[in-house]
Amino acid sequence: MLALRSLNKFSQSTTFFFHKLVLVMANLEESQGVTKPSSIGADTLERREDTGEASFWRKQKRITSQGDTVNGALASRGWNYQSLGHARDAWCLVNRHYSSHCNDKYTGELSNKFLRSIPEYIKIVEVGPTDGLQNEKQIVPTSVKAKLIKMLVSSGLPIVEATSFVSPKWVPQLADAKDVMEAIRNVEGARFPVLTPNVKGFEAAVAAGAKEVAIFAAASESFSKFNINCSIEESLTRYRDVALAAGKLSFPVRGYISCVVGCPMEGMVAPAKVAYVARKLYDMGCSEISLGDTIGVGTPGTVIPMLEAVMGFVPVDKLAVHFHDTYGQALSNILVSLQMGISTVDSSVSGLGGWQYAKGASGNVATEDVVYMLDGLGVKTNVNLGKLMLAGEFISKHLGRPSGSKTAIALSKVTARTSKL
Ligand SMILES: CC(C)(COP(=O)([O-])OP(=O)([O-])OC[C@H]1O[C@@H](n2cnc3c(N)ncnc32)[C@H](O)[C@@H]1OP(=O)([O-])[O-])[C@@H](O)C(=O)NCCC(=O)NCCSC(=O)C[C@@](C)(O)CC(=O)[O-]
Repeated sequence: MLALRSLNKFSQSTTFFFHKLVLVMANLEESQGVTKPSSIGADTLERREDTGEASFWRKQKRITSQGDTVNGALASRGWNYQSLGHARDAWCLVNRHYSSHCNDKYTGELSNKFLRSIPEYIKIVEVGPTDGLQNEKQIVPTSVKAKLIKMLVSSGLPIVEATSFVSPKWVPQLADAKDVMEAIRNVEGARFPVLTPNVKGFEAAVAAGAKEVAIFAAASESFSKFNINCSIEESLTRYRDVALAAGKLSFPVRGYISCVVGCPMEGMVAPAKVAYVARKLYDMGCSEISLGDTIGVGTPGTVIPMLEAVMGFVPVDKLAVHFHDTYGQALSNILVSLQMGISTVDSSVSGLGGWQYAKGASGNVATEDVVYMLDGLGVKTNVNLGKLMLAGEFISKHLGRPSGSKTAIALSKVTARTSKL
């Protein structure tokens, strides 16, 4: 307890110190006429290497590739070594706190007990372009979707769910699935699975160049009818056909299960129902099964028994979690999932998303918030938070509303405050 308290104290004082440091840096930056943060993008790292600051930026790259939060955010905003001036030593302190497995050095028995079971690397599956945008009323142009996907890839996200080959009558926002695939055809550095509700969708996805697909079932009968117009059993029959077709092409198939803890129509969902659907999806060959708290009603109290039931049938390394943040429980739910050995987390940039069926339901957990938490835990994601924030800023501006990410809002406030100095 004492160790945790002093860790907390250390964290608070370091955070305070970090804010101070940012102010100092921004001051110096202004006086040196450094380009404004908003005009500095992902290319900055490369450009700086040509200006005699190579070793610093190489260091930054190494750090950010380890999943560093603060340095990534600052690096992508163009703050450089020279502008740090006398604050150089302090910078190292910040590095140590935010980028390394500081618990090795600073924590005791209790911390180890709680952190030990968390995997060292977490794969983040970005679902902003699909789950995030699908309910937007205003049609987002294909070019904006493609640019968003490219920015997400450049932030280091390994998997970006690109679009859905569903009925355009059901989801008008994603009627341009084929065009989105065409627009990202040459983008490298990430995988781009797409949603397919049936063989028709699968064939269209293959024709458009998809190399992996996702099918989406539900643990609640009513939700299944509402979402895909068939019962759970009928959906499993359809999906078996998709899985067979995908198997012939050696395509990986991800299986989603919606409403794993609660349904907007049926209320609580029993863990056994989720385990049943999970087993069926696993048996038909799904390489990964993502467990969706579609309306964000779960808490660790309901998520843990659900995961326990599912783990009785599907190996933990084949499971992913997919939380919406309606009740502000998403990060706690992710944390307990990680402690139970889950190493794949779905999230959506800027917290885009939300279900029209659940009044007041907010979006998916924001990718920025997930990355910030994982960085703080010393868990590797390979995602650069600064570049991710630029993607979030881009799409939020396009949609004309503030980001749904608390991390993005907090770090942007720091930037805004410093630019006034
Ligand atoms: C499944 C259907 C198609 C059944 O819809 P239906 O109306 O029962 O199907 P149908 O076979 O009678 O076809 C109706 C029309 O759709 C066409 N159609 C049929 N299939 C396709 C296709 N693949 N692509 C394009 N068109 C298609 C078909 O050709 C026909 O066209 P028409 O003759 O009327 O002109 C429909 O209900 C549908 O598309 N649903 C998708 C809804 C959706 O996308 N929901 C969100 C997905 S994300 C999710 O579920 C949860 C997740 C992953 O986010 C995790 C979580 O948070 O829980």
